[in-house]
Amino acid sequence: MTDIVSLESLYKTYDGGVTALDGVTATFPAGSFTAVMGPSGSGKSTLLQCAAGLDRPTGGRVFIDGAELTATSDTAMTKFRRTRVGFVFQDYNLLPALTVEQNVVLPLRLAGRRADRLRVREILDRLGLGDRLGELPERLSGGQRQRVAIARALVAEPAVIFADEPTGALDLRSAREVLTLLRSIVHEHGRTVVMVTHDPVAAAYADSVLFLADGRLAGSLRAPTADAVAERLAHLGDRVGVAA
Ligand SMILES: Nc1ncnc2c1ncn2[C@@H]1O[C@H](COP(=O)(O)OP(=O)(O)OP(=O)(O)O)[C@@H](O)[C@H]1O
Repeated sequence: MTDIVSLESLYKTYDGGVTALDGVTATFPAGSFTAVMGPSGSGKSTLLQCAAGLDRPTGGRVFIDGAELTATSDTAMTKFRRTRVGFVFQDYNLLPALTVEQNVVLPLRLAGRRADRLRVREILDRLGLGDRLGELPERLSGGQRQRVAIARALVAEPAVIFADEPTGALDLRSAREVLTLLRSIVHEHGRTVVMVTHDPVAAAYADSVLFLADGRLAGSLRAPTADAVAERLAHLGDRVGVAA
């Protein structure tokens, strides 16, 4: 299977000397849904930011869809990100003054591409937002806002969608809807999703889980169940606790 994202020996040391990534090598195949988990401070968000081209690693290489992201200038990286990478954040990151439809087409506009209105409407329909096109985000529930953010991530047909705690601000029911949606865009539409989460139940929606501890890979789990993930995490917590 083709790897859509490939991380080669990633290191990230922040100003001040904190090493957040300490040599992470991992691949994410096309059409897979991967959860990234680990104790607080283990480097999950840093991994996502570096993999998505939102930040630069201090060492190592990032490839997305065969192109080396780390070899490009900042401008080229931004351009690449706008066209090939989708991002879903915990707090949705919608612009409050723009309607649902305007928020969704914004990445295309920023990339200088014309929005195919029919396609945009098709995506919003599929996500159950077909009748909310002209609405402002403040009129929507958290789950609906996150679905707008997912639609926005999908319109540019990115090679991969990175999601950082996409259900962190949602109630149980909306969280389940968003996770089911993420799983369906992978399994029914062949997208690739990498999701950071703290929640073993959320991780169980993924095809596999990567565990991080102290900026290093600390194992993986295929076909995860919430119980199996929680048990692994508890052991990681122990290990980190012992090491500290
Ligand atoms: N901008 C920054 N400047 C300095 N240190 C940082 C910065 N961002 C993160 N760190 C540090 O890097 C380490 C990894 O942080 P990161 O946010 O990637 O972990 P995380 O696993 O996502 O944590 P959490 O689960 O709490 O969100 C931590 O020690 C954190 O304090």
